[in-house]
Amino acid sequence: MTLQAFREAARTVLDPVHDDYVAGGAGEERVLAANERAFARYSLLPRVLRGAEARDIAADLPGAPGASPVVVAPTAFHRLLHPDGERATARAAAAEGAVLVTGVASTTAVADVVAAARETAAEPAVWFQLYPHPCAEVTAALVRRAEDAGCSALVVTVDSPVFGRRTRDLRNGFSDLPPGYAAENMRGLPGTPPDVLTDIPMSPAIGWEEVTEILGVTSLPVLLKGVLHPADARLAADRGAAGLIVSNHGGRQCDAVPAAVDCLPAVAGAVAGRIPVLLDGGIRRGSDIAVGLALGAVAVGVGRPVAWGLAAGGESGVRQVLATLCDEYDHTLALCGGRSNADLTGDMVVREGLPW
Ligand SMILES: Cc1cc2nc3c(=O)[nH]c(=O)nc-3n(C[C@H](O)[C@H](O)[C@H](O)COP(=O)(O)O)c2cc1C
Ligand SMILES: CCCCC(=O)C(=O)O
Repeated sequence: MTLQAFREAARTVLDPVHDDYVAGGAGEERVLAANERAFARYSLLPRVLRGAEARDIAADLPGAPGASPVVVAPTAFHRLLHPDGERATARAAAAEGAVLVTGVASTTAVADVVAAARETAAEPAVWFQLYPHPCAEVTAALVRRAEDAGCSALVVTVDSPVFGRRTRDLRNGFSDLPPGYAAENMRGLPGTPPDVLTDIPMSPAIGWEEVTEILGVTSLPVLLKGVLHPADARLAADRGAAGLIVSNHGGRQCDAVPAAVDCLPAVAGAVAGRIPVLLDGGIRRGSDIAVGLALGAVAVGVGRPVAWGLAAGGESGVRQVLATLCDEYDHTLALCGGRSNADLTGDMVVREGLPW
């Protein structure tokens, strides 16, 4: 079994418009393709005879000590994919010890997502993703909702000053949620008309001040998601971010950026261990995780594979996706002579065309 099987299974059950929403990227989908293709250019250079029988793949993440190295990246609107929606994803992530990043674009309110996670684990780690809202009062209200629900970290997505041009969605005319579905976390926020529940504004006016404001209204760790440039990584560490997620939004924003994994070494080098760095985009097998961790990430996020697992098999489908990735990764770690994630070091990755 590989993750590709879940992708095929999802295709057979999803409304083709929703399938396109999940699978698609921005523009000509160059970055979408590049994210996955990039991993084929990296090889692992194993160490041998290191006695790696007992292995521990746990990762210490902000607000989530001892978590799975596979994080469920925030993806919108899970009830479009399966009737159990985010509740199923939450139960599955908690059962697998994986951080679930739920977010503002969830079709289930964050308090109900955390409650569902608690059905399968005593202390699940749920992080809350948001876009800085042009109105600080709305942002603060969202932060409070996440805190009250029991989230243990915030993820502020910074790669979306404007929404990406999603070619498939434009072609399909997919812009509004069907009746009966809403971005539940937007319900009843100050200044938000109750009938515009999918209106999650993104604003090019947002700057570091808004990030500083968020840091000022919460004591939760705040990670920034969507950083690619090493200079921004340094600024984020200077400004008090608790972590970074190197990500190009799964190729859904700017269709001319590098593959996410190709940006990781420079970002990890720029922060030099001051704050943890995560990677997402194109992770489809355990060896991709090993490459990401060897290049400086403490954990990786997966977006589409989880969505496909949910569509194909609800809670069980998501569990299988997460377990498959962890099993494959643990197997790769053993083959590389590693006992823990820290045993995968930069000298154990070779990039095609570059001397190591
Ligand atoms: C259907 C879908 C919805 C997404 N929704 C969000 C979102 O609401 N907020 C966010 O920060 N990123 C969102 N993303 C981006 C993911 O968090 C992540 O960066 C990306 O999916 C990683 O690439 P992968 O799908 O190749 O694993 C979404 C991605 C997909 C595919
Ligand atoms: C307003 C919802 C944002 C979802 C998103 O980020 C995506 O589709 O990539």
